[in-house]
Amino acid sequence: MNKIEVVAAIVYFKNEIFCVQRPKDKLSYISEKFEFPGGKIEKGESKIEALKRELIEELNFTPIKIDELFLTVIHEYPDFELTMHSFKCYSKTKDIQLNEHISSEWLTIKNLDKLDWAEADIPIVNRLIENE
Ligand SMILES: Nc1nc2c([nH]c(=O)n2[C@@H]2O[C@H](COP(=O)(O)OP(=O)(O)OP(=O)(O)O)[C@@H](O)[C@H]2O)c(=O)[nH]1
Repeated sequence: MNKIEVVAAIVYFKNEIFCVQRPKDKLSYISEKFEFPGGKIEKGESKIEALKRELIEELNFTPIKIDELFLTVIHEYPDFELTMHSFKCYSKTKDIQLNEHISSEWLTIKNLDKLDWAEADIPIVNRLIENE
């Protein structure tokens, strides 16, 4: 099966986390799902380099701080196997622009489970809730 390796940012402003909604997609299981901003690691890039590049591409955003790796999730979707590395990041503002996503929400951890997340994100959301 096709494998992809992705980085994802759990962006905090105070006690809220930035959640973004993907556009419509032919793959129903990711279409219009919520996710953490990020994307595929390109050849020769470190995880942190990929994360910074994706955040600029998707949001014109550079975090003021990025923590060590939070959680790596391996998830099998019907069409590909996803390895996703997540990192907590910090923003100095809630004013973040969307270049590719169709909507966004700032939510406290206790409200994260109200969104329709991509399946691969559920372990990350659950870990955030457990650690709260
Ligand atoms: N960035 C990100 N991708 C996720 C998450 N959860 C999840 O299942 N994915 C999946 O991982 C893949 C990431 O691809 P992407 O489309 O964001 O990556 P990219 O920006 O490099 O895409 P491109 O190749 O279209 O330029 C998608 O299939 C996406 O649905 C998540 O929380 N963040």
